[in-house]
Amino acid sequence: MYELRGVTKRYWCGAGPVDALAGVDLVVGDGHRLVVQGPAGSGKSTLLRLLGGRGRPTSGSVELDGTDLAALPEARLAAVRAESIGYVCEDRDLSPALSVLENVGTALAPLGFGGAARRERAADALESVGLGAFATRLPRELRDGGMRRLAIARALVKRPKVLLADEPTGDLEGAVRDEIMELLEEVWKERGLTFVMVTHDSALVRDAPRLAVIRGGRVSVAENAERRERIGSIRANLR
Ligand SMILES: Nc1ncnc2c1ncn2[C@@H]1O[C@H](COP(=O)(O)OP(=O)(O)OP(=O)(O)O)[C@@H](O)[C@H]1O
Repeated sequence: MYELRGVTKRYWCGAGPVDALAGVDLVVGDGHRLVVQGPAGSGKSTLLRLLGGRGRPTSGSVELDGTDLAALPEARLAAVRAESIGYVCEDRDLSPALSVLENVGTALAPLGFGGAARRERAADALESVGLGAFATRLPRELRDGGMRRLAIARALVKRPKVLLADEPTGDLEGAVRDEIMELLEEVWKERGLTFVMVTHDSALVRDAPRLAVIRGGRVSVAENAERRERIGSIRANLR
């Protein structure tokens, strides 16, 4: 379970400070799915990175199962990332010279898996995303969303308790986009993961049971029933 309290994140760049997150309180229960939406530059990726223990807040706490990631020494934070948090982001995290199987296996190196155990786990993860037959290929040989499936396998191979995805369907279209979404949905349901996803995809936003909207570094969360009710009352007022 995630519990964020008073989280701020200030970046410093040439033009001065940028407050990417400005006091975020947020709870995401075990096994829950949260969709995060907001305009460009509103702080979505920053929020996801902090949930993933990639970087630290300027102030506030980011607790995962009662442990404040913001306060952990670097080595312990790296261990939490390696063991508990699967992160699906851009395909550029993949190594082009390694085979599909080896790419997945690299996520297990910090956990001390070697040789046969690593290959076996990686093969299982590939099978679970439909890439079992492509283990010896190079990532660039994959087609039709295959690279995204590979990124998902790499996030899942450690059997994390949390899955974080930043625009997982961002550059995909049509059937390929739908297949990747179905895969993520299946993975979430079958594995009981806590799943947080940043997306611009309007269909995903519309169907989300729980939606966090970020504007100017502030987050508001609405449950689906509540959202339907609000839309209903807006429509009623228009009649
Ligand atoms: N490393 C950084 N250094 C300086 N400013 C940054 C850095 N990362 C993000 N920012 C700034 O923080 C703000 C929030 O950025 P962030 O990437 O979290 O937003 P976003 O909602 O994910 O945007 P997008 O939808 O465009 O990806 C933006 O103004 C951005 O320019």
